[in-house]
Amino acid sequence: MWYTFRYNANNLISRSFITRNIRVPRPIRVLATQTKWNSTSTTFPSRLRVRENTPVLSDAQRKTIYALSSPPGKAGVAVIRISGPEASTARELLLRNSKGSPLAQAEPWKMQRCRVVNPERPDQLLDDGLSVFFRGPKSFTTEDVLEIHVHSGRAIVAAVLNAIAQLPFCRPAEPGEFTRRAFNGGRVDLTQVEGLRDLIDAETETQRVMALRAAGGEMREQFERLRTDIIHCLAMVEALIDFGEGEDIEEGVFEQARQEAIQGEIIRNGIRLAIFGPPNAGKSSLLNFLAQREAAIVTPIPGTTRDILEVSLDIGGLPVIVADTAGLRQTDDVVESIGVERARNMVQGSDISLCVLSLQETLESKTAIKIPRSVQPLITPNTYFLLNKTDLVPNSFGVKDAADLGLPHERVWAVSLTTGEGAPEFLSGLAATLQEHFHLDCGSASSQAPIITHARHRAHLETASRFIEAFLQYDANDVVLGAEELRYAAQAVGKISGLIDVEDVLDAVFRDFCIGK
Ligand SMILES: Nc1nc2c(ncn2[C@@H]2O[C@H](COP(=O)(O)OP(=O)(O)OP(=O)(O)O)[C@@H](O)[C@H]2O)c(=O)[nH]1
Ligand SMILES: [K+]
Ligand SMILES: [Mg+2]
Repeated sequence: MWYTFRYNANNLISRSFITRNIRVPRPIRVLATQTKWNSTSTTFPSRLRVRENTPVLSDAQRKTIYALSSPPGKAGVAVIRISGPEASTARELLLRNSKGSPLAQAEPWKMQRCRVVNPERPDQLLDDGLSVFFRGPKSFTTEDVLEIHVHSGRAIVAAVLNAIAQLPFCRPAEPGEFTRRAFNGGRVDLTQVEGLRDLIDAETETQRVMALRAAGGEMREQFERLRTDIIHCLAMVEALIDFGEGEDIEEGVFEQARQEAIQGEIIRNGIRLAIFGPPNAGKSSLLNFLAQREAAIVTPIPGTTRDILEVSLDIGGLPVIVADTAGLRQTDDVVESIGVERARNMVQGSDISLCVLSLQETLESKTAIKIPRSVQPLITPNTYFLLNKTDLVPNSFGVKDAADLGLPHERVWAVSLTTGEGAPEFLSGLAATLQEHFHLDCGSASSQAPIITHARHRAHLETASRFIEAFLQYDANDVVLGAEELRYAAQAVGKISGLIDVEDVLDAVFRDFCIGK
């Protein structure tokens, strides 16, 4: 299989003005033969046919599957989903109209009133409900799908599921199996599958927005663009091989995607924010304030906190893992010194850190603040400052004054965690800082470049990056070898969408799904 490019030599190779079609061998040969994805529209040279075009389904997979797709328990409606070749047979056997006769021919996507009956004894009514039929491939799974909506109650749902279980061609779905069929049918690619899973798991607004974008196919498009770009490069190189002279090839698109990958991964896992500072500065008080509960022990005794205490919070829509740490000081206490060591490591491993200082103790004079020596080595450009206990210093202390103290104005807040003075400004400032720091703004998320949220994506992007870098090392004499690197690069990107090497990844991805999804 080949890509055909309309190729204008003028753009690519100096001093020649040729336009012609270039046929580029598909870089992902093995992939193309492994997936159903494009098997309908293309034929492959037989030597490339490593596997069947359509995935070989086991008998177990071939059968029609069913599951409760809504949460179990009492609720208004329960949705039971049946997907597979016998979905319409299941409809005939399970559903009746109000007169007890078989339902009229299904109109796809249209809700129908129905009675659910026991297929063995059709006069036995299980529940009144609604049904909707999706004719494959225009359904989520790309197969025929029947959805039955009944009243949600344990006994009703159990009775309907038991009735379906009596149909010899049906079997219970495995976790994530509906989505897996959607993937096998080419309805979604792997990044969309991951997006769906993240969407169900999303707890904060930003996670929801990003997962929704992934599920909607934004990642898929982006990776497809990237892969097309690489293949485009390959076309240029192939042309180079033909013509023997050339110019530099763009790599900017790729580097950009790789950088975004790192950002996105942070958002998915949560931003790691470490609170640190000298003993008794109010670090644990801050954690409790952010968490809005007494998560950490607060006492007037310096050295109260010893171990690290982490709390997952939603700050301004962003997932943040806030860590409270032991106060930094020289100590002979064995336990405390281990805590201090852990605190240092935590701060160094964080994405962003917040240094809490007691104004009363660090204010040397009206115009100078003394950052304790134990704290100094941990201060980086990612450190922000919270000057606490403003209630204990005469005259209320504003952030403006902080600028006079030699600290960067935009990275300092002054509060009293006891009286709450300055706390609202601090909270909104922190949220804005996090959003700015991680280039995220929930409100305008759609206007931004897509962000990759999985380590798996990043790993493949980095592999691709290495091949592209290797490619860039080659000079014009070695273009044949260079083209090989590009092929590997395109292959690595194809793995992100699940176009190749999917089986091992699939199990990992679908394992986390619940039954019925
Ligand atoms: N007056 C006043 N006291 C505060 C304020 N914030 C915290 N405190 C008090 O300061 C003391 C120490 O607070 P903690 O939150 O335990 O301080 P810490 O930094 O976690 O201390 P260690 O864990 O021992 O390092 C407690 O008695 C708090 O009640 C404040 O804004 N004003
Ligand atoms: K304390
Ligand atoms: Mg503490």
